[in-house]
Amino acid sequence: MRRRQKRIALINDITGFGRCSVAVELPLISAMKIQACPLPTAILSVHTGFEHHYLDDYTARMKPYMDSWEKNQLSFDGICTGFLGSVKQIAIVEEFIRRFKQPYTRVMVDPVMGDNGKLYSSYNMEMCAEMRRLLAYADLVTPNLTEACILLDIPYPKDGQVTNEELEYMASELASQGPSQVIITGLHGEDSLRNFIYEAGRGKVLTVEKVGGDRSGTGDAFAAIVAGSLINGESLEEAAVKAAEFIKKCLGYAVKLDLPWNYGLPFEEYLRELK
Ligand SMILES: Nc1ncnc2c1ncn2[C@@H]1O[C@H](COP(=O)(O)OP(=O)(O)O)[C@@H](O)[C@H]1O
Ligand SMILES: Cc1ncc(COP(=O)(O)O)c(C=O)c1O
Repeated sequence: MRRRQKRIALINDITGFGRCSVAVELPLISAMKIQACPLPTAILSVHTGFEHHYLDDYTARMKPYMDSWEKNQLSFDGICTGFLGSVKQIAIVEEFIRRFKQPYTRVMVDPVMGDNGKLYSSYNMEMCAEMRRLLAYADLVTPNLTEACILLDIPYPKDGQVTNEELEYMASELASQGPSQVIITGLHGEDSLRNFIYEAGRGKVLTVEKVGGDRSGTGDAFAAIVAGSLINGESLEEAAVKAAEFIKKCLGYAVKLDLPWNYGLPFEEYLRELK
């Protein structure tokens, strides 16, 4: 059989400035020697963390776009979904997975819906319910704590503090809805941050030093590096550690540059170190 490079479809927005979504995922995944193929959900001038953004919704164009991919008989080793703009888009993603998922395709859902206990302004409860349906198709899901609570329909804990036992319970409940691998990301402590990984009935806490404050695009960078590592055959733990350490390094450089939070991660500086 003809050998080819591994290939990941990225269903996410394309944003010109601010280093988020496809603009982050594509270079990181390419650096990991995997072909990255975007299916845009929207095109933005800057991300929504800027005061003035221009947004061109791509919903109506997503179907003909994927029809063309199907007619060209394209297939993917991975499908990564990210920021979705409407109930209709979530249904399109579901259709995409049904049409393109092969037995060897790994579906990785980053359920971008909210942070710090609050839904993003573009989200509503109907979209959250639809996002829950995507779990059934996912092999991996990477929510932050807010998103994990929304997916499980449980209240966000006071001050965002959770015990490892509570995380284990949440991750196992998420896994029971479909994904065999779960990472609950960005659990903030005083000077450190936890990522909780879960698979085959077992959870593990990974701790990373906290550098600077919140910064846009960290979730996208995390999802992209984890996806690339898994497609390259690394373990869930190796993938999560690689992502967290790379992001930490970029955050250190952002602090050094005194980069505004919404300019994202200056990942270009370390791109060649990502293997
Ligand atoms: N201040 C920080 N210091 C160190 N690592 C961070 C920091 N912020 C984010 N990260 C890393 O990036 C990952 C994703 O960030 P997170 O805030 O959870 O994403 P999201 O944007 O999806 O909420 C975290 O799990 C962590 O590994
Ligand atoms: C359109 C869009 N996509 C992606 C992101 C980045 O999300 P994250 O910081 O979770 O990686 C944002 C953040 O504001 C956004 O507005």
